[in-house]
Amino acid sequence: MKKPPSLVWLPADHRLLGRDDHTMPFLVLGDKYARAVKENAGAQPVMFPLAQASQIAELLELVDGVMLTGSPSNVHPSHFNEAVANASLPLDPQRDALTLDLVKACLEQAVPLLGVCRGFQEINVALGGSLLQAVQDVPGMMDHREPKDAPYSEQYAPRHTVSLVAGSALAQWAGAETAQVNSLHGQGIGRLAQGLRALAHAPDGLVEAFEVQGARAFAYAVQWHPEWRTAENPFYTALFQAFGDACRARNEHRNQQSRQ
Ligand SMILES: N[C@@H](CCC(=O)NCCCC(=O)O)C(=O)O
Repeated sequence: MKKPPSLVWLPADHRLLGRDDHTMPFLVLGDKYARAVKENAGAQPVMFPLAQASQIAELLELVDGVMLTGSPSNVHPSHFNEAVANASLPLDPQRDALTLDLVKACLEQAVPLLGVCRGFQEINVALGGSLLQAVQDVPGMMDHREPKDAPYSEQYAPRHTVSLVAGSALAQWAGAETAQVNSLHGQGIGRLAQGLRALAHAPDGLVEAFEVQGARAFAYAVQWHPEWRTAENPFYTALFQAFGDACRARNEHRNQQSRQ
């Protein structure tokens, strides 16, 4: 019998699409995230449209990994006890209501977890950390946002160096202790949550990657976008392959349990 593929849950964004006076709600998932899971992690991306936090435990029994993607929307600052600093920036409270609980459930149930950009920020906030709402407004910090009017090839081009902790998984995947990464974010790590170990820093000291200490399964997150043209970047490829390996290990375990 053919082995069932590893399934990776990618929670969607909630967006109103259409013209200003005629919008409708849509559930949105970036193609590049799903493609990186399929082509570089070797797993099947899945969505659970309209999944509620109350369903997380049962839905996690159906999957082998979770990837929290990037998004133009910000994590609502109320989750780290702040007021919204810039009301013009998009939010996605419905996504927050699912993903912040999903992070904790993945760790409790040892489900491989990969966070990217907003997903990286969600994990930090879910575990009790905080965010800088506008990194560029903090004295001494760089502007980590992308050139909005530039072509996507430029927006996702390598933007700055990150220093990687020697001997860490990130350094192993990069094959070095520094790497060039893209940068498309206005928020950033303020207070790193307890239990997270910073694995990469930008030149201005901003935390750009972490692992969940003591996690029983893969639990890593990065502020940059390894899903962008992954196959062209050995570092990004190694990251997704490691995530895929972790998902396949859980898939094997799930299949063995279902055969008992
Ligand atoms: N809104 C947050 C997170 C930024 C982020 O995820 N950017 C990527 C958006 C487009 C994409 O999905 O590639 C912040 O500004 O920090």
